[in-house]
Amino acid sequence: MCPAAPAHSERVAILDAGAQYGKVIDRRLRELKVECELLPLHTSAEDLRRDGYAALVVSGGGASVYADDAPKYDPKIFEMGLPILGVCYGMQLMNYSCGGTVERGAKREDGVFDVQVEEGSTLFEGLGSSTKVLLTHGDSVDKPADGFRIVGRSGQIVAAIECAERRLYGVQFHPEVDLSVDGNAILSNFLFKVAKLSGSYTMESRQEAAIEEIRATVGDKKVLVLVSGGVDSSVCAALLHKAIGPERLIALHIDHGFMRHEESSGVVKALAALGVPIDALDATKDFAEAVTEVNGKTSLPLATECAPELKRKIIGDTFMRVTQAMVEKKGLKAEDVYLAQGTLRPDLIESASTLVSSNANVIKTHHNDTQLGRIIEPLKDYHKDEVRELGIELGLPAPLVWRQPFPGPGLAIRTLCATEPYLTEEYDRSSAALAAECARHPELRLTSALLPVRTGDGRSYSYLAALSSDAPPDEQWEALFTLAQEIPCHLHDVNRIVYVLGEKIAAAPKAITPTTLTRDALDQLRAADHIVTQTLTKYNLLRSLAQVPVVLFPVGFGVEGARSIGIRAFITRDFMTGKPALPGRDLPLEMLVELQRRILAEVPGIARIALDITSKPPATTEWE
Ligand SMILES: Nc1ncnc2c1ncn2[C@@H]1O[C@H](COP(=O)(O)OP(=O)(O)OP(=O)(O)O)[C@@H](O)[C@H]1O
Repeated sequence: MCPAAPAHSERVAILDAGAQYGKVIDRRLRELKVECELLPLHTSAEDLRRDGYAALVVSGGGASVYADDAPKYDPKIFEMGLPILGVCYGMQLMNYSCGGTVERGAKREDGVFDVQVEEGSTLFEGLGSSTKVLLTHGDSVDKPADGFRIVGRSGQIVAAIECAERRLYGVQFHPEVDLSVDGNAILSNFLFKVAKLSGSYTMESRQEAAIEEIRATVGDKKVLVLVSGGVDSSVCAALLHKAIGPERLIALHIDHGFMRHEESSGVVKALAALGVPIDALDATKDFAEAVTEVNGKTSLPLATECAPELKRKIIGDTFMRVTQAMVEKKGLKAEDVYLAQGTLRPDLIESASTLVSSNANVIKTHHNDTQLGRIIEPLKDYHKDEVRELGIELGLPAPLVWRQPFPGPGLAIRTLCATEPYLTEEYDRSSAALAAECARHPELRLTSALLPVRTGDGRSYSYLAALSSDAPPDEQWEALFTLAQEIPCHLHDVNRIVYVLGEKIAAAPKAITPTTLTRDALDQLRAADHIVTQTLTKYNLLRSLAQVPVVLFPVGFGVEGARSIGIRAFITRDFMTGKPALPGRDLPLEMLVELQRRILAEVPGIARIALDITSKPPATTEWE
């Protein structure tokens, strides 16, 4: 599965016992400039030896070593002579496999605890006699295996063991998480003092390795890279250019009409400045007129279609068709071309985790050939922030490198399309229930309105609820956020809540302004989005806020023909879950005032600005 490594390899294998923490260990090791791979726990000692790993980390996992369904592993891994760090379940497995015992559910510990550690253990060198760590476990080591000694305790519980002679170490806690304050020091001790690695996996060395790999894979063939205007594909193009030069690189950008302000021209300019020739195709009209077919039924043309899934499908289909036509026009045959994809490490890790649960389908999709040619993934070894670092090293401009993630279908899925208001039989009942929820917090002085539009995805596609009040909630945002958490739990047909800035909503709007992907609607959204980007840049918030989708929704709040803008300032590290940025803490209050003032003054036809105050879950990051 892994490419054979040279004999002097400094790679560490992280054997994933099924916990989310495996990914975090991967991240930490790379930060410590150590190359690592996340592999399923059942990887055999023979494979690990063949691939030349220098050390192993066995991760945490939810099972008990005695359970019938405990994840499979090869006991020989503990006899290979490699230095091993077992973390949580990994430590229990190491102890059990080497002949010790594990006590089931002795005493659960979940949270941050002080553990007493032995300073004489190489693992804890340089630390004091106690350290704060995250413990989250039920089982724990009872009798250490022969040759092991206890080097850490949390009360009566064994928190760390070692067999220094065999370079086997185990910790019950999680050194990889931020909550373990000396976690990095402990990992460093293992990597550099026990395993004697050098920590030479630097950005520079990785760039060289990536370039070598591209050259070796591609040979004298050509490479096609589709450049979206986002970070990953731009960095991918710049790296490929450095690896194979401009003659054999075909970089293609498609303007589908849903790009942000000057995004297409910006990416073309930035790459041209590096000498990367990029073909930009204006396919706005192709996209607007395109249709798709589902179950034998033809959709409306994209510019008039409202259903989110149909919009996405039309864009996906048209994207393939336009690209294919472009490739054919250039006389390129699939067998002569590699297609470069900006797949990042977390994408591959997701697949590897699926492998652990014996579902190998996903990883395969990464290696399938496509109609457009065989795939190479030059960034597969990088995390998002590392891609940004690489981009800067390659000479891409900071504003491009720091662009926020933007979905492929772009503004098309940030324009809530509807030609009719969404009003179900439950509308009145749900409106009353929403008002009752707000009335439970009289101190917030809220007025509520169930808006006649839907947001969300296939799992939950339902009403958008709006709250407003007479006075800005300056001190009350936190209470408002708590209420926004509660509302979807009690009202199952509401999945997103916004707070409408400015005066309170006079009456619940039951009408909408018909909106589809037409020029005027897209121009409104593009202009508002640009103001948001400028304002975030001014307040230096582009980096702390992971993603700030700006959305156009077809409600004029009583203003004939007007629409409104939703802003979802979203904080997340993992992009799986997240919470809205809190005004007054994460967003300066004066910035909100400025945003509102500018959008209303500069974008014609916008009635209100609404701040999305819902967490994920229940609300998705994007509105559709
Ligand atoms: N308008 C476009 N023109 C050309 N290629 C595109 C366009 N939109 C998307 N792509 C291609 O499809 C890939 C996946 O799109 P997606 O929006 O999911 O990007 P991503 O993985 O976030 O990467 P990026 O940061 O480069 O946008 C992009 O990396 C790019 O190769």
